[in-house]
Amino acid sequence: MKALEQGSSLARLLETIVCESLPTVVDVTVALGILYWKFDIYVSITLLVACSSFLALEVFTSRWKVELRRQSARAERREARVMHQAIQGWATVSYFNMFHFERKRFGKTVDTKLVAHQRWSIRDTSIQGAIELMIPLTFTILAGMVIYNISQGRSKPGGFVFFIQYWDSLIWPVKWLSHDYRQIMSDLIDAERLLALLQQKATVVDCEEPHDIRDVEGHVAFEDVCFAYDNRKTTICGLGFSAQPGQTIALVGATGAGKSTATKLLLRFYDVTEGKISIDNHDIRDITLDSLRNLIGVVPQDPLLFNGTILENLRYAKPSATFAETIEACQATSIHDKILTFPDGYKTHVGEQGVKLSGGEVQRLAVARVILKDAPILVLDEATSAIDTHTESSIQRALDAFKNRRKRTTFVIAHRLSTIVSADQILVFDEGKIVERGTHKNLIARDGVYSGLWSKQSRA
Ligand SMILES: Nc1ncnc2c1ncn2[C@@H]1O[C@H](COP(=O)(O)OP(=O)(O)OP(=O)(O)O)[C@@H](O)[C@H]1O
Repeated sequence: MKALEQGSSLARLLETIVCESLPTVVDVTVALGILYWKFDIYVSITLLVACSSFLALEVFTSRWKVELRRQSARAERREARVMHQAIQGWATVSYFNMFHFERKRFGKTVDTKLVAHQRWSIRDTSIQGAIELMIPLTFTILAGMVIYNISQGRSKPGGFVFFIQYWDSLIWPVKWLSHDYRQIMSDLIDAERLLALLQQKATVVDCEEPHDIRDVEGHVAFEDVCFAYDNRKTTICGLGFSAQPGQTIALVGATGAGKSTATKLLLRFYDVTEGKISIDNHDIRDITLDSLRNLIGVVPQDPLLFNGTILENLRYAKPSATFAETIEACQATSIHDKILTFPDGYKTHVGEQGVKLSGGEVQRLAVARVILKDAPILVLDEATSAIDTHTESSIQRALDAFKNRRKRTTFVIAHRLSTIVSADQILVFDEGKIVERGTHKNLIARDGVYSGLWSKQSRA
């Protein structure tokens, strides 16, 4: 945000060039013409040399201050980042009672910014002072030349009066030009980060001739998929499975095994490094991102609500949803009655990131939202982990009805294995690979990793 704010200087840059520099150049040209007309070519040339020297000095000395200006802009961005982190993470700051630390940390970034700004200001002002010294020098040389012209009879004594009166108008354009150069350099440095951001290419984009798919049956296949967030460490390796329309595929396994990553690859948050993911035999890289993401409804692990009302957050999934549809989705996820207990009902403001609601309430709204979206493929990533078991089973029933209404292919990530026993296929992940697969019954009979997890949870 700070980079964007600093980038507003790009508009100032245009303003400086169009509204200040160009008129100044016209001014200087007119002044040169007048001097030539009133005196002689040498007086004009002297002014031209003075102009060029001002600019040359400005350009030459700018390298001594550019780095300081850059440091100052960087320090400003760092200050904004530290402040933003502390505000966004206020709860963590409170849990660990780190107000003192945060205050000190922020104070330090403010100090660094002020010092950087001061160092740049001092150098800038000194250089400017030195350049200003050239003004009396230029005046002396030009006045001497005018007097010489008069003494030689090439112009009248009144010419000197004219020169004295016209001096301010002559020198201002020259000063403005060097001032403009300084301003342009400063604005460009401020806008550097924004320009870099604008040049940044998205890593996941549509291919050259993507096609839209609107209605799908719901065949999803992962074929030998590999992926790494960081080239030095593979996150997913040789992943292969397929889901038939209407099937429920459960992804289970240790934390960090790559389950969420697999679903993020399906949504093309990232592209696979090897292998292929397809929906109804279309490689997802050949489908427009827009239509791909319309096909998939997701309840993520940490659903985020926007700072608005409950109704606005629900309608985010389907802006055209009627109130009756919204209520129906909320009834299915057992949140409707709860919402009615809030003084403002569906118009209750949920606060920044849904802070005014409990974790279970946010999750139920997230499930209601996905029901409203009514997409043919469903991804539920720990969708009911924060909900008590009684409410969870009623939501499970609602979700089952929702899935069956349209033969939705569903991917469920769950740590609580009791929620996925009826899945058509259970994939057990370990370190980015599938180590076991089958139905609950098969996997229990196999007496492997899944069966071990199941017995532990059953005992608990
Ligand atoms: N954006 C990211 N950048 C880099 N590494 C990541 C990123 N997201 C996840 N990882 C890493 O990838 C690995 C797999 O993460 P993933 O979230 O897929 O695991 P998971 O099986 O869903 O775990 P959990 O059950 O805890 O949600 C982890 O080691 C994690 O640290």
